[in-house]
Amino acid sequence: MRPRRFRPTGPLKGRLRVPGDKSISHRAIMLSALAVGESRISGLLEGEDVLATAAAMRSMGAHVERQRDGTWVVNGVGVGALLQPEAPLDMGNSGTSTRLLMGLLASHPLQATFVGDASLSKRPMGRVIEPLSQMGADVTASVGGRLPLILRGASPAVPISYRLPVASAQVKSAILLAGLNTPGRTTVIEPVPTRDHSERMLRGFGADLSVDVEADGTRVITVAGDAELRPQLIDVPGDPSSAAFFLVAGLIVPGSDLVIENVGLNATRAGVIEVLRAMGGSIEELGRREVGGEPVADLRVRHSTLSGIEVDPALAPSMIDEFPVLFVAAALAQGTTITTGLEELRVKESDRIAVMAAALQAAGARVEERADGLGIHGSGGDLLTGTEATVETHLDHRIAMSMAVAGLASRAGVEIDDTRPIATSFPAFETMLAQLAPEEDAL
Ligand SMILES: O=C(O)C1=C[C@@H](OP(=O)(O)O)[C@@H](O)[C@H](O)C1
Ligand SMILES: C=C(OP(=O)(O)O)C(=O)O
Repeated sequence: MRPRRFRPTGPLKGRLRVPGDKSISHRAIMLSALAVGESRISGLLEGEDVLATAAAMRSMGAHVERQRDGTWVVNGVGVGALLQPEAPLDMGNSGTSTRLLMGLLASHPLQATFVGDASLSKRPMGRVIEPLSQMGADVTASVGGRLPLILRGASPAVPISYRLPVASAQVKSAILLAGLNTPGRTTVIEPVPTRDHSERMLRGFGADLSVDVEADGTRVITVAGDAELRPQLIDVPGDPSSAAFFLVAGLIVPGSDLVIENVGLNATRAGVIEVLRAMGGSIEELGRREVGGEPVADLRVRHSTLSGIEVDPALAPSMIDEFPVLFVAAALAQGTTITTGLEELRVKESDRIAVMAAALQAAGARVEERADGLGIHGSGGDLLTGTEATVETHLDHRIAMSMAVAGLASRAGVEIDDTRPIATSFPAFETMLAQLAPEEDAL
């Protein structure tokens, strides 16, 4: 464990560049490993979660290497040609690696054991086991459909048409990836849109993929099997989920004025910006452009007086990982913020509803926990008291970074039990924070 107290700071000023998008980075490695020939990836997130994906693809025959200049070069094996891994696939803390790779392997004639850390081993895999079993894969999981599990892929797999019972890009992607090596057409019906990086990237790699949007907004996504993927040059845009910590920090620390460069603004990911603006946050887009087929801009954020709001539950999928840090913004706002429809937060790296309720209460915020969200009575812009005891982060990087941000806007600081999980998605977080925001003691 690596505990640390995050102390109040002076204004956050300057420019920063957040690391590459985690979702796109996982998919860049996986799809490159399935293309025949050499793909080159720049801006890849070198966080532990993505490194777990890279190691898994290597163990199944792909050549995945980092060059000195930071470019990743992947020589893929071709769809259908992954090799049997010799050792269990260690997914670490990463739900995305686990669920997407289960999908990929489900239509390959392989057997693989998936293992993960204590947090990942509590997370439900039934949501992917169910459709992948329909496709012919055979999965023996631990009690409750959890890791460790053994997956035996089907050859040939059976194409299915599957309506998603939960709004999950991971489940959608698992089925589409399985569909690549399945004869015929595999369809996912998505009543509530979730992040669409898999669809965009599969098309970019040359897969035959169609998306039809029905009158009520339901998306019907179909991928053709026996796919041949072509190697690509990929430039990964900055991760909006990582940017969110600095957006909120800039909004709540008095006097702050920051520019966060190169932030991905795909509409299926940008809900937090909409909500923070609706709360009164000053967030300005500078130089909108395209990077790697995704909309990107630099974001200028300035300290703002925030007001509590009712967050539309329909926005949840477009900001699902940003709720912990949104709760911190709400704790500093004027008035009450109500969030609903967030049951999915209970099955992330930790139960993010319960864990954030406890952490914010420990830091002096007034919070009510409900089954599907939090009600938060803001401080009206006053600093939080901060924590006496240590906040438990339960191996959850987003809890750790959210409470670090809360510490910046507190009197006594916030002590968290373990900073190590931050490296799963944002290894440079603490260094960047230190550069922008000297602690008050040091001013
Ligand atoms: O597809 C992805 O890359 C992700 C999808 C989301 O998970 P769910 O599909 O479980 O909602 C998100 O929370 C996760 O961080 C990344
Ligand atoms: C939920 C997350 O990731 P994963 O599901 O990949 O562990 C996250 O990064 O917040």
